[in-house]
Amino acid sequence: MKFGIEFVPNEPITKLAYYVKMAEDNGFEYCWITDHYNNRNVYMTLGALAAVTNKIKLGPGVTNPYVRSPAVTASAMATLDELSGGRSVLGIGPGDKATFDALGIEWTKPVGTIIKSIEDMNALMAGKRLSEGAQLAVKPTTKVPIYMGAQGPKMLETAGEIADGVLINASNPKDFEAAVPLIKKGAESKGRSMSEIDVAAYACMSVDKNADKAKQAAIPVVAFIAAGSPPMILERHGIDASKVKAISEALKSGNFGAAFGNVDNTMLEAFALYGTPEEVVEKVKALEKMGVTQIVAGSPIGPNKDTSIKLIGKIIKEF
Ligand SMILES: C[C@H](OP(=O)(O)OC[C@@H](O)[C@@H](O)[C@@H](O)Cn1c2nc(=O)[nH]c(=O)c-2cc2ccc(O)cc21)C(=O)N[C@@H](CCC(=O)N[C@@H](CCC(=O)O)C(=O)O)C(=O)O
Repeated sequence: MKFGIEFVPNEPITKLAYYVKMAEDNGFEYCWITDHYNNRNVYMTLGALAAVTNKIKLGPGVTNPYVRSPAVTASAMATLDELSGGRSVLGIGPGDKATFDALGIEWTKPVGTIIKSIEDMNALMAGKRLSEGAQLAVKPTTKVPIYMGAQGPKMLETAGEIADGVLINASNPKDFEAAVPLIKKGAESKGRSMSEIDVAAYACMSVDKNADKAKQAAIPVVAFIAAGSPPMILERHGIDASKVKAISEALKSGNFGAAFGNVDNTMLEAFALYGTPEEVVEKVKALEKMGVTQIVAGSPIGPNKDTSIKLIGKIIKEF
């Protein structure tokens, strides 16, 4: 099992650099930086992280082909590859409508757009010229692995067809029971095997020696995940839709106390990997049985990031 860690660049990069170095020292193999236009720039963040690390792989988790041309992303990845000495990985997803509406960007045909962008970036990073004429003057020393951020069935199947890995926003075995067969279907349709694809659980994670502290730290993130989850996901996990409605309304009105007060254990089990290190080891083993090959520790990581990164380091040693 590989372990990665996710950071949102919504705090000073110097602070992220401290945590990413700590993660590297504690055995994490991947660092994924989220890409949202309103946060610090993903590639400047990654460049700074490359300068302070020497083993951990680094990449956007995940960018999209709408806010930047795939050729610009390929150039950024070739640059990151040079800065990091060949440690770059690329996570790309279809993005979301709300973001593109806010930016006045037309969001069309996400599946087809992702397929073309991955084909073009692979060609450009191999030094080839595109039919439109684009060509890079810089190329990575090795093939940059391209992971897809994917949730929907079509996107998961597409990931199986063309991606080196899939980053799935999920923490529960039931989600992978549904996702892995779709990835497999896509892979087999192109004569690929699942061993070529890194299936990552991009999870809300919260680890602490004190189980209740771990749980309390996970609640705010779980509230937002529950509020953003489609009915199909709520049904899959037997979640009370009326409670989720109450959470959504409370979040909209900024009444966070009421929102978080509606988060129950069913939601926590569905949307978070949380608890003591011993409890989380068992949950990771259950995900491994479902075909997960990478655990990405996402927000909040735990009530105290320093402590939790070191505790997850102990969990990593169990695998
Ligand atoms: C587009 C969408 O795909 P999806 O996989 O569900 O996308 C949800 C998320 O993965 C997507 O919003 C990601 O960008 C979200 N995301 C992030 N999004 C960000 O913007 N920034 C991030 O940092 C980020 C991180 C991240 C990490 C992991 C992860 O899994 C997702 C992450 C969808 O609806 N897919 C459906 C339908 C797709 C389809 O068939 N569309 C038709 C068009 C349909 C039509 O419009 O008529 C087509 O593309 O041709 C499906 O897969 O079945």
